[in-house]
Amino acid sequence: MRTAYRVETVRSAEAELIARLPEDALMRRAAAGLAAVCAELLGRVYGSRVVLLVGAGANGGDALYAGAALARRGAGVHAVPLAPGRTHPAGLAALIRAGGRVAEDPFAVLASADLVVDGITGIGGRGGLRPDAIPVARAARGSNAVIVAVDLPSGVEADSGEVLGEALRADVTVTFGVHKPALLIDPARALAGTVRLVDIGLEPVLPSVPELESPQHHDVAALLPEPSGESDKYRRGVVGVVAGSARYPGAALLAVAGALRGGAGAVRYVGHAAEAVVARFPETLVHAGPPAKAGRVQAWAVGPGLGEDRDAVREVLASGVPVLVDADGLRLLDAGDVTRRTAPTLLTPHAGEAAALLGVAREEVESARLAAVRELAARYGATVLLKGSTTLIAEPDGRIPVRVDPMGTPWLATAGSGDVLSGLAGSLLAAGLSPYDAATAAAYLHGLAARIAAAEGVPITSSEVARALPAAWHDVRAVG
Ligand SMILES: NC(=O)C1=CN([C@@H]2O[C@H](COP(=O)(O)OP(=O)(O)OC[C@H]3O[C@@H](n4cnc5c(N)ncnc54)[C@H](OP(=O)(O)O)[C@@H]3O)[C@@H](O)[C@H]2O)[C@@H](O)CC1
Ligand SMILES: Nc1ncnc2c1ncn2[C@@H]1O[C@H](COP(=O)(O)OP(=O)(O)O)[C@@H](O)[C@H]1O
Ligand SMILES: [K+]
Repeated sequence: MRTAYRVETVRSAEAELIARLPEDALMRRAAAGLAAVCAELLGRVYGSRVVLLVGAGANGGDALYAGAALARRGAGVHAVPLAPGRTHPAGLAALIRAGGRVAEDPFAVLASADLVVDGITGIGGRGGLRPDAIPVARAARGSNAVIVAVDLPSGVEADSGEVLGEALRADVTVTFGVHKPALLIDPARALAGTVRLVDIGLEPVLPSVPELESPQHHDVAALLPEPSGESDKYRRGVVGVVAGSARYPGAALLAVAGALRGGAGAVRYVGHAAEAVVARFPETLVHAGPPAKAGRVQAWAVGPGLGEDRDAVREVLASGVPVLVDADGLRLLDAGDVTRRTAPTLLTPHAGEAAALLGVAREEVESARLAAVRELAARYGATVLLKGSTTLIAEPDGRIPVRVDPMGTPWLATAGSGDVLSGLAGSLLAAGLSPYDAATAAAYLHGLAARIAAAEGVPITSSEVARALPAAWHDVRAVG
């Protein structure tokens, strides 16, 4: 798992290390790593033009020390202090000793820069760029220079990924010790560019439980169910899919398509589209409903394209097996029916559905996704997978790390792809995964399938995402 830690945790780990090391040792490590990445990006350091945007804190100090290292290798380095009088004194002295200078005209040096180091704010920044930093940041972005953010793009909220105002979009972010939540969660993530992690010796002093974790191929491979010699279709799990309506018959087909490729031994479809489902997928068991009369299942997925069938949602939530609720199911559910459950529940809203469940505006969810997913999970006592540009998965117990899906791709923003995801995650639930793991594996496979389907750079449909799921399993298994 890739992990991310909150500022408070990073600071106490840093303090522990600083107590054992000579003064400035940590900052020098950070700056050396930063300078190495800048040199790599410049290709030829000698004769290159580098501008340092320097804030009042240690983030500016990192930029100054890295600038000094580049100046020693022959770069022309100019510092632009944004809080004159509060510039890191030792860093500034090091830069001057190495032949760097303080810019007389920031806009002139920015106009001809090859590389800009953004050291305005790091983990100490709050509330977006301040007014005096904004014209300089805009000039940097408007130049042809490569922009390298120090630790974080300046102007983002490190712990939440929120952007409360303006921030400076980077091409590359060099982060120290460990990822911060803002590097994994939109909207901040989108401003970080490529993230490079520099080891400053922090890992051994960090707590074992991070704020966020983001799975990789081998983590997902370890979660996927595998049939054994004793397996039969019932032991592998039967997933019940309650989806589709006269108005949205396609949702039933897409949810079943996802469910058939999720590892359960059988898919039992319940609803109005039974005929269309068997015609397209003859391996499906079908029933007209209601769900309670449809036969045994090990998990239910209810909601995609369901229309107004509130009774079906209520009936499924009254069952004693794991239940996934998506789409119309989220609109129709009664909160008490969820909080009363003893078997696990997985809710899979997009930002609009999450906003309705929380009683807030959609923008509020989109700008503060981490807070929204945690709040939903706590309030409903359920695992919540919040879909969108960054998909997040939270458990009701707030001490458990929120998982961030790294595989999402904007190609998934196509009608019906959420239906495929519900079927797939429901199937993994039926196969015995916990809602937390089923959601994690489903989001990952779903994103990877979309990437595979869109490999040629052509638009994809949700049916194609479902068809690429076996290739995604194969890919994950092959590496994991
Ligand atoms: N600790 C360590 O050992 C190591 C730390 N390291 C580095 O230190 C960084 C953290 O340094 P930090 O704590 O000094 O905070 P930092 O991010 O520089 O910014 C705070 C300053 O900015 C100001 N400011 C705040 N908001 C602002 C805004 N919106 N717009 C403009 N200004 C704003 C605020 O000023 P004030 O509010 O007082 O006016 C304050 O002075 C960390 O990210 C990493 O790069 C590495 O070297 C590894 C070792
Ligand atoms: N910009 C984006 N980047 C990455 N993934 C996205 C983006 N927009 C949507 N998605 C993904 O696409 C899927 C859409 O699901 P949903 O909103 O339920 O749509 P639908 O109801 O049409 O099926 C989700 O898996 C979501 O995470
Ligand atoms: K920065």
